[in-house]
Amino acid sequence: MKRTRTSKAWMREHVNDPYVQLAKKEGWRSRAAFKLMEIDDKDKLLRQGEVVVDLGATPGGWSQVAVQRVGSGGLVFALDLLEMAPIAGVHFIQGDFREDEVLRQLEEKLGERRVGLVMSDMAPNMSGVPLVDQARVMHLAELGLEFSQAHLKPDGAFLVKVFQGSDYEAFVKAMRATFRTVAVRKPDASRDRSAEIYLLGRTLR
Ligand SMILES: C[S@@+](CC[C@H](N)C(=O)[O-])C[C@H]1O[C@@H](n2cnc3c(N)ncnc32)[C@H](O)[C@@H]1O
Repeated sequence: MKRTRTSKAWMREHVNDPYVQLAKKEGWRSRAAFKLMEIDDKDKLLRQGEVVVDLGATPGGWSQVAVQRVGSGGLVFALDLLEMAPIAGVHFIQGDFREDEVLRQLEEKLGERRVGLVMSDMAPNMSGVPLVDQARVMHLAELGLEFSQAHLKPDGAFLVKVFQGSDYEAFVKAMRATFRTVAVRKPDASRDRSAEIYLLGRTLR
């Protein structure tokens, strides 16, 4: 959302938001870090030594959490359209995940490694036209799913942000066709963003 002086929604989300204050206090780059921590506390996705791919990583809250939890034996590859200030232990690529050349760069960095967790918090700039925005969000989610199908290890997991709306059911169906289990996660820190939810697929079929 654009930051304007008059935006009450922005004020509500950022100034009076306890997660924003806490993120600042604890040194997390985004309030989104709390969403991943809550999901991971429950689902134990970020195991020591794990290889993680973070799609839509900037400003870096999820990457910070990932690098801390996988430890020195793990690896975190992060990608975003926007620049990201370096995080020790995170291998960052700047580029558009929809572009073949960017995907190729990521695949080159990964080499032969299979990934334990692909996580996508990618969200396009909202145009304000609901049908257009939903289509863009779902397209990014589908690309994340394709990447997961190609690079996850058999017991790997894919965590992806989606919005409930058109194409949602079709995407859940595609997730179910790919993974043995598919769960919906709605962490406390995303309560206010009503349409946003996370899908978690585990173990490739
Ligand atoms: C909600 S933010 C991610 C916040 C991040 N998880 C964190 O904890 O700091 C969504 C990100 O998705 C990125 N994004 C959107 N479309 C993208 C694309 N096509 N390729 C790569 N990144 C994209 C945006 O640039 C933005 O930084």
